[in-house]
Amino acid sequence: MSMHIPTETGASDLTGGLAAPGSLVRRAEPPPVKIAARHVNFYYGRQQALRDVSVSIHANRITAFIGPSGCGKSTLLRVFNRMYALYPDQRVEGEVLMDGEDILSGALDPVVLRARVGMVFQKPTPFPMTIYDNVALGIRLNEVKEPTRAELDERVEHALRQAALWEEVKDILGQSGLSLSGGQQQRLCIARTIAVKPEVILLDEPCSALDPITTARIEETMEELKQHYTLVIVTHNLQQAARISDHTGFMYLGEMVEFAATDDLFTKPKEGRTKRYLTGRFG
Ligand SMILES: Nc1ncnc2c1ncn2[C@@H]1O[C@H](COP(=O)(O)OP(=O)(O)OP(=O)(O)O)[C@@H](O)[C@H]1O
Repeated sequence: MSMHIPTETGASDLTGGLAAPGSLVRRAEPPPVKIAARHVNFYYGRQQALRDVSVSIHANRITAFIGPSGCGKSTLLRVFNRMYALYPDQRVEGEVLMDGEDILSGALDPVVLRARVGMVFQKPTPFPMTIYDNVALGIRLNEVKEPTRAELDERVEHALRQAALWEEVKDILGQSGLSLSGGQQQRLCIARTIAVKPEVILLDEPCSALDPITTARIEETMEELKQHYTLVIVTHNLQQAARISDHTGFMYLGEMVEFAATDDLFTKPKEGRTKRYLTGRFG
């Protein structure tokens, strides 16, 4: 389980309370809130899938959403990059601020938003093209000025390194992305997402199709990525949420029942429904 800086939850200072009152010991700055959802309701036609959800996602942290099937985890992720807007009968109410700017208002171009808020899906979905082009395509599409070949090479390598895939593919960049193993394909999808320089990466059950060793590899990659990005993951795997996330939200029937520092949520949940879910009594 990852370490938590107590001040992030407002509990105490970094000295563990040993500093004399008024001493000049530096307190850790809490990371800024990257995404703030406020009173979000979401509807698929007449069916309400999110109910008055408010949550703050901190920059350079991993936030996990857990909860039984159908509780609204994926829906919440899709709100964060306005993916729902592609479907006419899906509608949202409330406010989602990214760096203080309302991303639901429609003022922000969805293409720009989706470059800033990238998404990795459950099933690895490389494009049927070379490993190199899988990563280069997004860069080409998102840059106003066509990058030179040298710039493109550099960006592709950088993204593949950040996704912890470079060493495995550097000699086979011209090979199809589909020729890679499932775990490699998922890291290729992560590289493709990173390549367009997002600020936030949403991961919707990214390891559910992967074996434990490959899952561990992706988890290590996520730990490294959080130095540069804000990560939000939906997972059915409670151990995974406990291992890698800094904050966890437990959702049930469209509500955010409890949101807390991961250690606190797993070791001393406040809500009865969270306790029952964590102890396997439902879900
Ligand atoms: N395209 C859709 N049209 C209608 N209802 C939908 C649609 N997608 C999801 N829902 C409903 O919205 C609710 C929330 O679904 P969502 O996929 O967000 O849950 P989830 O917690 O991610 O589930 P899972 O863990 O099974 O992926 C569910 O009741 C689901 O049936």
